[in-house]
Amino acid sequence: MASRVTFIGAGNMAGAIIGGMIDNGHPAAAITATSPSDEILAPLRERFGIRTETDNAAAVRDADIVVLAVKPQIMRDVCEGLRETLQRQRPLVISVAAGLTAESLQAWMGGGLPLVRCMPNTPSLVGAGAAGLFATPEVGAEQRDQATTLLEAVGLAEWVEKEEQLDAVTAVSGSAPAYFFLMFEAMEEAGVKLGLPAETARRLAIQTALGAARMAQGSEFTPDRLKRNVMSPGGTTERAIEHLEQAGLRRIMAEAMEACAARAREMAEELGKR
Ligand SMILES: NC(=O)C1=CN([C@@H]2O[C@H](COP(=O)(O)OP(=O)(O)OC[C@H]3O[C@@H](n4cnc5c(N)ncnc54)[C@H](OP(=O)(O)O)[C@@H]3O)[C@@H](O)[C@H]2O)C=CC1
Ligand SMILES: O=C(O)[C@@H]1CCC=N1
Repeated sequence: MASRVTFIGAGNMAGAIIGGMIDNGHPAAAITATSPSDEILAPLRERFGIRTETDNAAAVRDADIVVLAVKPQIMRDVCEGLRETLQRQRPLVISVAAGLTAESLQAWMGGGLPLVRCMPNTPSLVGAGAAGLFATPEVGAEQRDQATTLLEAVGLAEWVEKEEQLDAVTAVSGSAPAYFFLMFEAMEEAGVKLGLPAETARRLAIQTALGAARMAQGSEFTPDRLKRNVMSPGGTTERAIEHLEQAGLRRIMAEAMEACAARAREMAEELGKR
């Protein structure tokens, strides 16, 4: 029988995982999503046929897995509100919140629960997610498998050994779809300046990213080798790559990703256990 999964919070991230789970065949009747507002729940009900609930505790009562998918800023209130039900029910809890440490989450939920911290990303919606997972000592082998199954249903799932590595995962994949969307915007704008219709430039840029990702995934060649295969000596690509390197693309990426991870650490401090 499929695990009964309850999502607390039904926003962007929960919607993306739910959409991916449904596409992958998880029965809609075994998925519940909660939100204080039925306006947010109605489209999910209509689109996916899942169960919805405005009362968080009621939605947790028969759950095998509870996915905490609210904004970090309200997580403490949500966890404290669920404390009694979670302690009674003892489901596997998966938090997808950036930053918030297992120590804080456990303190708010009353402690000792099997807790997985997960950093997923929104491409989960199309089955192409990339998630990092960290298990607290309370998580047994079977529950670890349950978390793997849930996240692998919507893409790649990689376990990390140390909790702080999740901040790096946030920089490398959690936040990273936005870097590529920014790149699409920039390529479209540049394509228009070079004389293409915006739609044509956008379609070509997106298809090229998809092609490059598919070529690189599982390739026997490194990204550097694949890059060099495009660069004819004295040709056009060489000129573009020289420009990107000289303009400091690597430094810019390193700085942006360090800022991302630093913000995750900062949020843990700001919102952490009190
Ligand atoms: N978006 C992303 O790409 C990623 C997000 N995450 C993490 O996922 C979590 C959610 O982010 P995201 O989906 O973007 O945020 P959203 O704001 O889209 O979703 C959160 C949802 O929770 C609802 N909510 C507010 N209060 C409660 C409550 N008391 N009980 C239940 N639901 C409530 C909100 O409703 P309302 O709007 O009415 O307040 C909203 O619909 C965050 O912790 C974030 O760090 C992790 C990886 C990637
Ligand atoms: O921007 C954020 O804080 C969340 C976490 C990772 C992606 N979105």
